[in-house]
Amino acid sequence: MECLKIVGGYPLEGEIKVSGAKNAILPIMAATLLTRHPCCLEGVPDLIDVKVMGEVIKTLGVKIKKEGDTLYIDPSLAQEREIQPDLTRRLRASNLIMGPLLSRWHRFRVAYPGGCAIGSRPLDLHLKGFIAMGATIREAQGFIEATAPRLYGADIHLDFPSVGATENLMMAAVLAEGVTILRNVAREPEIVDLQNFLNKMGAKVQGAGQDVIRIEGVPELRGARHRIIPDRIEAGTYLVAAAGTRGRLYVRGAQVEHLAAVLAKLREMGAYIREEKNGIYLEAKKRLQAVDCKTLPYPGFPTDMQPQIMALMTTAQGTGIIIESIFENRFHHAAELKRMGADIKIEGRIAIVTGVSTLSGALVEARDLRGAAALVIAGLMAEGLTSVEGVHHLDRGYERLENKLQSLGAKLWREKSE
Ligand SMILES: CC(=O)N[C@H]1[C@@H](OP(=O)(O)OP(=O)(O)OC[C@H]2O[C@@H](n3ccc(=O)[nH]c3=O)[C@H](O)[C@@H]2O)O[C@H](CO)[C@@H](O)[C@@H]1O
Ligand SMILES: C=C(OP(=O)(O)O)C(=O)O
Repeated sequence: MECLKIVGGYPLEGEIKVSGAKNAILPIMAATLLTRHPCCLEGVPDLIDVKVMGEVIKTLGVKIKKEGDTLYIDPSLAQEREIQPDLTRRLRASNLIMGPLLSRWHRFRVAYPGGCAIGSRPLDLHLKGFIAMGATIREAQGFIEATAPRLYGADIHLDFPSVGATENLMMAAVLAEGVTILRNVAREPEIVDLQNFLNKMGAKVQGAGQDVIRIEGVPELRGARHRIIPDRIEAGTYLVAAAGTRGRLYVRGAQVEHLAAVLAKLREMGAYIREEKNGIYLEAKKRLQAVDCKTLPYPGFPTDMQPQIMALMTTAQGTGIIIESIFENRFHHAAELKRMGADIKIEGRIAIVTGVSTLSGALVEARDLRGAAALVIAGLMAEGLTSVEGVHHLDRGYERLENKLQSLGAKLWREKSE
């Protein structure tokens, strides 16, 4: 096990470049299963989740070669095969192969990925959609089995705009017979990126980024070359870290339109933000003000930024309320922040955060990816030494985190822990 040691109190100053988006590359890697032809993905972040998704599709016979930040994916010998539980458990997003498998081979058998630290995360919306398209689903002994001798276009209304269900159903529909209409879909930028990749492969998908997506099934898809969009959550995390340390930071490659809700909150708290064509500049020289914040599907405030904004609010002036409306169990970081001196009360899905003058370094433990990011931010803001256990979570979603932070003047390093 490794931990991250952080000596807090140094303002983050300088420039970093945002990496490719984790939540865009994962569905796009799954989508390469939809063709027999080679694909080339550029701007791919070096993350554990990308490696594990690579293992998942390699299990199906896909060949992958990595050169720098480019992935060459050759699915010409891919076959439908059972995916073992040890792989699916390591990566929740492994469920994104269900749509492509059903679309191309008309069947799948995958181990249920189960819940995770942030919530139970059922797949009912994905499965209901597959059933509407003609699939028969059987869930037994921890596996989900699906067969669909023929897959038809259907008119599907999602009860909730689930990101994963929208992606899986888009991928199931691209090779189905006829037209699929997906209503009340997720509108995240990563859904638009998936649509763009599918259309480069010859699919007929339109509407991503809005409430309704229309997919006209085609008989076959070709290979495609595609550059992954920048990671809005990574960019947002560094902006929050800079604001918390009263620093100034330029995040090159960050897309303003993807971060509107986060930038609005940072401005409301008192940070200065300049939106530029190729990035975002933030400066925060005085104590920030507390704000209220509710997580919502995009374009609302992202749940994947909730732990980080909570860390920032721990030393803001006044009391703010954070409502987590997406995941039922995403406040583990609050107890750890309290060890550092934060004043936080949790009532179900509501956190009441009253700013204290300063946090103190402590030994804290991360249970999930964004919770880990929040603890790193708190460590950078705190007086003294913070040890963050559970840093392997960070490697799922942040490329070269220590290097990027060190280049901005942060004092942190990894150590082996017991
Ligand atoms: C790889 C990836 O892109 N992960 C993101 C994706 O996760 P993911 O795609 O898993 O998130 P969803 O949008 O599907 O889940 C949102 C909520 O809907 C519920 N739900 C979802 C599907 C379903 O069939 N039934 C159901 O009840 C979930 O339990 C959760 O409470 O979107 C989340 C919400 O923005 C982000 O936090 C994750 O970073
Ligand atoms: C919850 C997240 O990811 P995943 O859906 O891959 O668990 C996240 O990126 O914060």
